[in-house]
Amino acid sequence: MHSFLTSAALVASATVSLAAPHELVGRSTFSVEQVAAGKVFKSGPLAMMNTYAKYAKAGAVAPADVTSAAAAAVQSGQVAANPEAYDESYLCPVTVGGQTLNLDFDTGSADLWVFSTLTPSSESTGHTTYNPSTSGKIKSGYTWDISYGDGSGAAGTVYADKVVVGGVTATSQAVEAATSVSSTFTSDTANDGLLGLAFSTINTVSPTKQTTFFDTVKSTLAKALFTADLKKGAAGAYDFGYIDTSKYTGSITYVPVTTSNGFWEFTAAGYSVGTSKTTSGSIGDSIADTGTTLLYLPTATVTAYYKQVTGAAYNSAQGGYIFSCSATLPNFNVNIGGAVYTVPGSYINYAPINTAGTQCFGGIQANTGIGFSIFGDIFLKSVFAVFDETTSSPRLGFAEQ
Ligand SMILES: C[C@@H](SC(=N)N)c1ccc(Cl)cc1
Repeated sequence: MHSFLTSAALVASATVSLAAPHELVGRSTFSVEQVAAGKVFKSGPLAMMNTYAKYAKAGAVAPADVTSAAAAAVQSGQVAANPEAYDESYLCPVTVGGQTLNLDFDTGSADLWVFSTLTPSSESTGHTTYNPSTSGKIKSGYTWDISYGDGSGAAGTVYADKVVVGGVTATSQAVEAATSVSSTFTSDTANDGLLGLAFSTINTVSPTKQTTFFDTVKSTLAKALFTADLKKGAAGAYDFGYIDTSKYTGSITYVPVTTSNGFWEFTAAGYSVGTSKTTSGSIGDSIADTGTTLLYLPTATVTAYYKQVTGAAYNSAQGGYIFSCSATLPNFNVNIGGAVYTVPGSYINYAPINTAGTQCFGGIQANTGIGFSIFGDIFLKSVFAVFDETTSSPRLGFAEQ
């Protein structure tokens, strides 16, 4: 995928509350509350568990068969995140209408789009394509069109089909089949499309926005969250519905998220360069973005970092800071929610830019023109990240890996 993806387009139940009669023995009254049909549970047992939970304080206890039935209806799962060269992006196997495609999970966008049999062969050669005719149900008149800041983009039509990620199933997920893709997508033949994990408010489907995979399955997950455990040069994983405590050390620190721009947007505090963990300054408004390769920070922060790298300089032809590939890079430490996370210096030696392999491109670059900082894969592969909607407002959690 691209050094970074931006998107012009993106910068983007009838629950009947009923306590079981046997629970009410000896009680004089009970109420049946009919609520608007807006909240429709996908699973009866889950709906009942919701009711028992609601009246737990009044002594309601779910019968074992309801509990076990609900347990059966609750989903969770894990999918591998396989790095492309230089960890440019991480691709995950997803079955779409029974066909397995390798998709880039992107917490910075909200469209699930795939190369398809509708994509001209001149643009899809080398890719695995989704064939909607197998089990897809067309959403007539629905279209999508996404564009990213690096000039890449894709567009197409929309189907409803079964999508499975690590065993977690969305029985009728909006699958955006590409009828055209730009050259950078065509040339990355390992990438068969994107699975957006930002907030559905920035989905590009018209005339009606569609939900992301996470939003589609969220109410059926054991916990309404997913985690990202990306690694440098090795397979990591996305987990849906649970937190695997073996994947991190210490504790998870949570910070509030603002969703007004559709991103997992948070505030990063001070930073330091090198071994000192005493941070100062303030990075400010930031997003956690698995779909962006690098770490984009305020110019003052970036200048301060590369001041500690002998020979590093901004190269306008390359569009970023470069340095000798033999340079020793200092760690980058950042304070988020009062905890300090370290990006090892070696992670910031991103990749060679010349065939001789003597000049290298920095993993930290300036956020000039973006409007916020982007904590992309350079940062995310240094931590364990929790994208959490279990509480009244979304939050991000980070822990040391
Ligand atoms: C959220 C990412 S794009 C993505 N991860 N799909 C982004 C947005 C805006 C700019 Cl300017 C640059 C990058």
